[in-house]
Amino acid sequence: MAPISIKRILISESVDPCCKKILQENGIQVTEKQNMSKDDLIAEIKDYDGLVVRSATKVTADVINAAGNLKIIGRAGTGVDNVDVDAATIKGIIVMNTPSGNTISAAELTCTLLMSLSRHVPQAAMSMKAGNWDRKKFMGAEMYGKILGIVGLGRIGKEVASRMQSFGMKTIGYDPITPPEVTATWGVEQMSLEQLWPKCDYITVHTPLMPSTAGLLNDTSFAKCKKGVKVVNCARGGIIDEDALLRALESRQCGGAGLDVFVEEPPKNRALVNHPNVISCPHLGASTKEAQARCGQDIALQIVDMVMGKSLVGAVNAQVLASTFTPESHQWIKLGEAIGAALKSCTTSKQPFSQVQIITQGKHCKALDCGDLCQRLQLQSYWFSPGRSTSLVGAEPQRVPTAGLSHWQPAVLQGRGVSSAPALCDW
Ligand SMILES: NC(=O)C1=CN([C@@H]2O[C@H](COP(=O)(O)OP(=O)(O)OC[C@H]3O[C@@H](n4cnc5c(N)ncnc54)[C@H](O)[C@@H]3O)[C@@H](O)[C@H]2O)C=CC1
Ligand SMILES: O=C(O)C(=O)COP(=O)(O)O
Repeated sequence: MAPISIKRILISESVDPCCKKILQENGIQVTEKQNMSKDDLIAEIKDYDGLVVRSATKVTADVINAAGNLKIIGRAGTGVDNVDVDAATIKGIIVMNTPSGNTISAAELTCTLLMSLSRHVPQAAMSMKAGNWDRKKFMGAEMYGKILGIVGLGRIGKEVASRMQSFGMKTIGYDPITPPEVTATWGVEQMSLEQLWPKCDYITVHTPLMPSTAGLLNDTSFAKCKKGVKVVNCARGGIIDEDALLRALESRQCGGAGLDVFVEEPPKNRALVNHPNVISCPHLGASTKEAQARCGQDIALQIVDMVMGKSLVGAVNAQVLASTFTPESHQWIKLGEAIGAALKSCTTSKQPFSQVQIITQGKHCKALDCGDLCQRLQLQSYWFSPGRSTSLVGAEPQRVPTAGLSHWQPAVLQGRGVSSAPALCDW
């Protein structure tokens, strides 16, 4: 990738001091300003090439549009839902995160909430502080032998599974991307959500918040659960619908909830927080010294590497930003667009197809990953001759699975019609 000039960075939240130190050691001026209002941030951001945030800074389109020089938004953590990534992309700003730095901490807090729900530790501690000695009120249940449903089997879901298995829990789960044969190797049996809901004693969610995960647990899914199911959300507020959760707690369909995250943070509506069967934290999943040190260090090193043109690690929107590519890479973008054009015409064709032939020319063509393309198209074999012609052959006439094409987004899917594809491939 091409080097990118970053001279001044604003850190707008409490990020580990190692972040500032690494950036400064690499010649970048750093200003730390916390608790800025939106207007303060809009006024301030003009002067910076880079912004480093955690989850509290709302980097909205207004903020992005006010930022004349901004080239990088670094998220010292995982979720980038507080950043308007589309607005940043339109302005050519790279958005980068550090997705593995806080995995263990978030998994440990999830397990803490699961165990606190089983033994009412927070409520018992509060009762002791109030001067009581109540041994009947806090009767619990063992985790041993219970079924934990894990929705979202990515980094955190996996770590939660192994930890709760050590307590003798049976772990089942659902993830539309992580293959069942992979999760089986970590002891998680996958099944559909319809099959999962009625089996679970506990459910924990570990997905990003997006349209397909908003309200995953709602009135309908709670009704399908075992009466008294306990739920944990250490991912994002809204994956468990908050109103539905309150109704389920009141009807006792839900026996307890452990919540680290809320739709609105801090939550103005305190009904859930005040419910006796809810244990809650003020978004503490990543709040450990270790996680903060990793995320602070990772984001600083990633930015420094980017400035030096060494690598672009953790960028969530780089594939659509021409600024991040060397002139040589533009050829690959063209090739991506050409393949996208071919795929697009396959998806829109009314006729199933049995063979795709992509004709390429030139010395770079052998790097075209036909195995990957073949897999996306669910074709069984491919024939490839460097610099000449590539045939992807399916045993049966097939339709291109449009779901799989999401992996080719967005540059590749900006196809421009199959007729232009051969010309674009030819360089
Ligand atoms: N409370 C806190 O302080 C923290 C919260 N988080 C949040 O935890 C969540 C998970 O983080 P990671 O495990 O690192 O992410 P990840 O990207 O490794 O895993 C997310 C998984 O969700 C799956 N998924 C997507 N749509 C789904 C659906 N409809 N149903 C089921 N699964 C689906 C994905 O295939 C993926 O495997 C994120 O929302 C992140 O922001 C992360 C760190 C700290
Ligand atoms: O990394 C994430 O997704 C988190 O939710 C952690 O947020 P934080 O960095 O603690 O504001």
